[in-house]
Amino acid sequence: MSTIDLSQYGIKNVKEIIHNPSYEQLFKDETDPSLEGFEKGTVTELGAVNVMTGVYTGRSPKDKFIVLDDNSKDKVWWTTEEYPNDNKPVTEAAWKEIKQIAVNELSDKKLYVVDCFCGANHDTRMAVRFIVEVAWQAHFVTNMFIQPSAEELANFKPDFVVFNASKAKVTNFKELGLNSETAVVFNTTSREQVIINTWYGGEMKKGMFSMMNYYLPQQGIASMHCSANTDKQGQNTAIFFGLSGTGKTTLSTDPKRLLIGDDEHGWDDNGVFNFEGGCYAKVINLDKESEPDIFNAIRRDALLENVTVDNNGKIDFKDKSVTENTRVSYPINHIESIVEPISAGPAAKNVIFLSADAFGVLPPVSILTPEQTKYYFLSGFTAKLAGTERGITEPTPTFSACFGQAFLELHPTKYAEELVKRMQQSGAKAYLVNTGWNGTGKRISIKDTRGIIDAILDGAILNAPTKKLPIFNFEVPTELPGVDPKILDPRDTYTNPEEWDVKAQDLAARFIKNFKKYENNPAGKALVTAGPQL
Ligand SMILES: Nc1ncnc2c1ncn2[C@@H]1O[C@H](COP(=O)(O)OP(=O)(O)O)[C@@H](O)[C@H]1O
Ligand SMILES: C=C(OP(=O)(O)O)C(=O)O
Ligand SMILES: [Mn+2]
Repeated sequence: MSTIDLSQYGIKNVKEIIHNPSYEQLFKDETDPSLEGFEKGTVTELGAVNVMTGVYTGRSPKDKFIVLDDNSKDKVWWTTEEYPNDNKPVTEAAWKEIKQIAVNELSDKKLYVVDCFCGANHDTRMAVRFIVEVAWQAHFVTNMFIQPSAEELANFKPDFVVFNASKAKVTNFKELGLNSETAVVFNTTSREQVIINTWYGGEMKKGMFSMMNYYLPQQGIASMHCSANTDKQGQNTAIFFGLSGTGKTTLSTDPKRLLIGDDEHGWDDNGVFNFEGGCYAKVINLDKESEPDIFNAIRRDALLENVTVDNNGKIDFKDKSVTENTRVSYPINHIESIVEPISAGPAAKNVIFLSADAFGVLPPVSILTPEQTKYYFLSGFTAKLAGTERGITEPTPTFSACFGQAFLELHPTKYAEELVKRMQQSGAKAYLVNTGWNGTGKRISIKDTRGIIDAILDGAILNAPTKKLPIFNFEVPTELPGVDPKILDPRDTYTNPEEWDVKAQDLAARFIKNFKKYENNPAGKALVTAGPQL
């Protein structure tokens, strides 16, 4: 019997609490034949269960809000006209009502409570309690977060509580100052998150990432939207920043190296550490031959989302009729080559910015100067790929500060400051890698990108001949082992190289315009010369 008392949160008449269910119980519950609608899981040929997440198959940043109170008011990077972002304020009075909607939804129910950690570092980890009513949601957070030992569970005291009321709706959203019947609301003072009317698991995962992004930099720790891996000796750490779909998971999963984590990391005096206990890979067009490690991670205990499965359990990874953002979550130990037992490595030596350039202008790899590193990190130019955010249906160019603007709770310059501080300490080098398009109109191949990453990580790029690309002033290698030399200068990928010039000037102008918002202080202004020049 569970000893958890949910009445402390106002949740009443709980019928049954299933506390930190085992995988076996999760499997049994999520495939229970009496389940209906989006609660129902389907067993697939690979042993993993697939679920449908309903109307929301990606995050909904327009529905994200933070409670404005005495504590948060001067800390949070609130949206402004000058620099719009997703941190919209909501009043304390509205919060009370929103939380009450969640509490009402969760009352009189059988509930799952999953207690887990966010952050591999014991000193700074956040003990998170998820309260959910859907079995597969409990499975999702069990996969994604760090599971406590029996002893840790017995002494568990949550630092943060998430109320997932995905079946509820906010009918009076206008009155409360919200955007729709859907709400993803954070209270940084009471340390709570409420989720209403979206079943997408990413709101819980990226929600806690947003909170780490709020608390850690205030303690002088870098908090980063990046994947991380290290060499087989656990010495040569690399981090890969990138917005969703740019290749963090794909490229960090590398049998030649040990995976630290695929999405969210901190960097403190001890080095780089994962926030999570699992991975969340995109599976659209997943191919067994080209991505065997991710493919093999899809087995019993992994949880597929929004994938098309026929009556015999056969999966069609090519089908994007529900969404292009089809996913699988799995505990990190489904990948063979990982750092164990704690997902951490020493300070990074290589920092890679993954940018999926939909314009086809950026070279597949550029060697950045320290000033360019700051400029391109703050700019965060990339594309939003289809599906991860509501309303995005095709690759959409965007400037997403620090390659994760939707998750930043403090001003972007704070993240840049913490990253640069750590990079200077370790002497790390930075590279900008375009995993998007070039003049062929196609996306750069995973094979070529992997060749580029190998050349960065084994140091071959440091001995490669290079040239300077005009307008952007990027230093680019002209040959690299295992990479088609004809793609290294993006101009060579155009039938008519002048086309590149026109597009490059257009993109440069976008960079310059975007960077204006950082120019109101001397440090920002000084970086302008590191950006593209017209
Ligand atoms: N050159 C490339 N580099 C990395 N990924 C690529 C490339 N070309 C296509 N892709 C595809 O893009 C997607 C990258 O997704 P993923 O690695 O999950 O991104 P993230 O973890 O950053 O959200 C995968 O579906 C992958 O197959
Ligand atoms: C899960 C998400 O992102 P990523 O693809 O970076 O894991 C997301 O943006 O909802
Ligand atoms: Mn990922």
